[in-house]
Amino acid sequence: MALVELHNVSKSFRKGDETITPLDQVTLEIEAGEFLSLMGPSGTGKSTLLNLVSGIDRPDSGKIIVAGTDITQLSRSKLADWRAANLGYIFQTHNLIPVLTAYENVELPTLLLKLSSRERQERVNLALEAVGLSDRANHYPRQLSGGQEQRIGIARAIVAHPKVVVADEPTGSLDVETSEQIQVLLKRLNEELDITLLMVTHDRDVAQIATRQLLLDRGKLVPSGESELENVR
Ligand SMILES: Nc1ncnc2c1ncn2[C@@H]1O[C@H](COP(=O)(O)OP(=O)(O)OP(=O)(O)O)[C@@H](O)[C@H]1O
Repeated sequence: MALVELHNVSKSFRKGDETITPLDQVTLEIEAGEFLSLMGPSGTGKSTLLNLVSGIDRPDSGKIIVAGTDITQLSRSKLADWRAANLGYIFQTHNLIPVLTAYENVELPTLLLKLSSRERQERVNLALEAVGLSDRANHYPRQLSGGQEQRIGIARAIVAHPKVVVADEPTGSLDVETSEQIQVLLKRLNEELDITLLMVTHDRDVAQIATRQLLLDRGKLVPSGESELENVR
């Protein structure tokens, strides 16, 4: 059984008189340990797909099974608990809380888990170590560079030891050099810590670091290289 399974998942939105269907009977399997990238022109539904896999939004029809749990069947409160334990989210802009230190920002998701204070501390320290920023634990976001802030955002996404980490344009706000450092980090997290990653990107070079590349094309997922939209950025 794959770690993440989408079975005939559809999602539509009303826009005035029009109905748009960013996801039309999408079926997808992501194996544990895979690093999958998802490309596609603006507005095609990439973030919609991430939001469904993360349980932030619900499909109109179809099933989404993550590590054996059909998350489309969970109540709102169960879904919140499920998300805290199973899902990490890396944003385009890091979304760190400015009045908390790097350590406290990374610690936040662990407060939703039943952990002893010692376990919590160990997890935060491990996550900071994994992103190479143990020495910045007591710094506030304003005292960090853009790349360091994104690293802290990544530490926060992995601190709860989630089954899946989704990343929405994780390098989208970074300069070329910093973007390359974040790409190396994501690849290392996948290869060395076996973190399963689903990453949306507009950048073909960034997509290449994944072990599998897909494109969202008119409501359907297609392997990269098999769509006429390939040249659209
Ligand atoms: N909550 C919503 N209500 C109405 N329409 C929505 C909603 N969320 C998304 N949409 C629409 O669904 C379509 C897909 O949006 P989505 O944000 O998933 O695209 P995207 O591929 O991630 O775009 P981008 O690359 O620009 O981030 C868009 O037309 C968007 O306007």
